[in-house]
Amino acid sequence: MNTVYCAHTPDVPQVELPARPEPIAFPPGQTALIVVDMQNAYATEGGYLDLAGFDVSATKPVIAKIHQAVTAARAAGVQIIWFQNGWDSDYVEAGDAGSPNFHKSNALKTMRKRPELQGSLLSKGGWDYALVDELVPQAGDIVLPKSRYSGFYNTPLDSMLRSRGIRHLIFTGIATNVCVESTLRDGFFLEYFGVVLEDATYQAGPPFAQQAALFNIETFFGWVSDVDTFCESLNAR
Ligand SMILES: NC(=O)N/C=C\C(=O)O
Repeated sequence: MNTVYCAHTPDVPQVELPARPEPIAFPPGQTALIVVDMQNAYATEGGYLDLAGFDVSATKPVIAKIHQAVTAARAAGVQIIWFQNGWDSDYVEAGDAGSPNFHKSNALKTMRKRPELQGSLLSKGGWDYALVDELVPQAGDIVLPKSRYSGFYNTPLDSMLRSRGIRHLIFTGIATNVCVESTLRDGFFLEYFGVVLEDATYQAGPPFAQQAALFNIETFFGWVSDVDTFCESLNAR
């Protein structure tokens, strides 16, 4: 199958990444690897998702894959961007009962059901909000807070990417079917090329949620590859 190239970067050296539904090329210097919400809330037992009844027991290999992808990407000159999802400790940023987020957020619902947890879930500065111990941003990385599922909504992400000439986004993180997919979709509407590294993501919910998100992405919004293929492609430059 023919490799997809962005028509506006013809003279820049490209990495050809085998992916579904077809290979896609990206110039490392105009690419960002986005790590979505790898916080204790989403990837550690005792964190928000776990307390809300979602299974997070299989996230350790995902953390290791993200570490592998980030290390290879950084060495190749790809910009690393870390997102952290959450709100101030009074939950003003979460919205009150006039916001759908107040009614749909399982973190807020869990705290309403279990008042002893109030102030602990996804609260800036707390353990739940912190990135997992294994993943540590380094100098030159960008760390961005966000208060809704999409990393483009109410954040400087778009202007930070544009000012760096970045048009290609490689996605990792949790959850595939919520914040990863939301951010990739918004990126698609803003003319970014989005690729998910499937083994560096994990769903919130049953396995079909992962499969459905990846189906949507590879069929309608972007491309799907994996971490070893991504690293091999960077090494083959
Ligand atoms: N990071 C995410 O995908 N979050 C999913 C659910 C939530 O934040 O409530």
